Amino acid sequence: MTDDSSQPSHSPATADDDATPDDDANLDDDANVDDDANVDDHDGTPTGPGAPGRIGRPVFDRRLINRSIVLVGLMGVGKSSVGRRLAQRLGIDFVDADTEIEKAAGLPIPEIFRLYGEAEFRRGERRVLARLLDEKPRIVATGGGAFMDEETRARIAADGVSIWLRADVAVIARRVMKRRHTRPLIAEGDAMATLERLVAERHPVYATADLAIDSTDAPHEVAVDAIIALLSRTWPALTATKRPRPQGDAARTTSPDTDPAAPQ
Ligand SMILES: Nc1ncnc2c1ncn2[C@@H]1O[C@H](COP(=O)(O)OP(=O)(O)OP(=O)(O)O)[C@@H](O)[C@H]1O
Ligand SMILES: O=C(O)C1=C[C@@H](O)[C@@H](O)[C@H](O)C1
Ligand SMILES: [Mg+2]
Repeated sequence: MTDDSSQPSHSPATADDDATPDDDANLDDDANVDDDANVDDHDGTPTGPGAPGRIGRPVFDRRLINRSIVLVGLMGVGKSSVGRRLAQRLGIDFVDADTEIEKAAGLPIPEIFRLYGEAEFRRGERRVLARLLDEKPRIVATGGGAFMDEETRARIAADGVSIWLRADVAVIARRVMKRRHTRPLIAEGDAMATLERLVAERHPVYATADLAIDSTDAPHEVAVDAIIALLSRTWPALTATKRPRPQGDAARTTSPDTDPAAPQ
């Protein structure tokens, strides 16, 4: 994995903002609200060849993007919110796998978990990711657990470029506690303990992504800049080799994913 960001410290934090009122409901995009129109450092400057870069801002030629850029990492690291801004900066499409799963199931994620269980959610997630990777190159925000699935990882390796957004558990906790009810894995019980367990289980797997950047308390555009700079340095080498595609659910390109909970 190419990684020229500094390592964050994974210091534990107390979940004392569990009761934090959701005082920024109109500002953040945790619920997939597209607030880009209100982001003033976010003017959609083209990044194609010859396009003037804003001073100090990295650029990347979007015509090089022949495979999807797939954002992975724990819940709350910014896959959706940073991903949407990255797509706008590059002038390419964005898709959120969690949203696509909800559309396919006709249910919000907590309801899918409640009615069908996590295992069925994961089956649907695998099929939806396979479809999204098949469709066209773009920015893909995955759900936090998607990259933990071996077939999905192989499929992303074959057809995409993966980027781990890596955040300190304390940063994640501050971000996700406000809407923990939308994230079934931490909706009940000791959310901080769960997050720390997920860090321990998942970070070694996220670390196998092609690239990584740190997602800090800095504005979203800082993460976008870091990704664009990293892509511009690494893209030719990353995409030079064609990787094999997996067999199984994640390799299926024609099956409908209309119901993540449908029996196979
Ligand atoms: N770099 C950042 N700077 C400031 N706020 C951020 C940053 N990244 C994410 N956030 C905020 O944290 C919250 C969670 O981010 P987001 O929903 O993008 O995470 P996610 O990785 O998509 O999580 P999930 O896996 O649950 O879908 C949002 O309110 C978002 O605006
Ligand atoms: O970390 C996870 O496993 C999850 C993260 C979310 O994006 C959703 O995909 C769902 O809540 C599961
Ligand atoms: Mg998301």
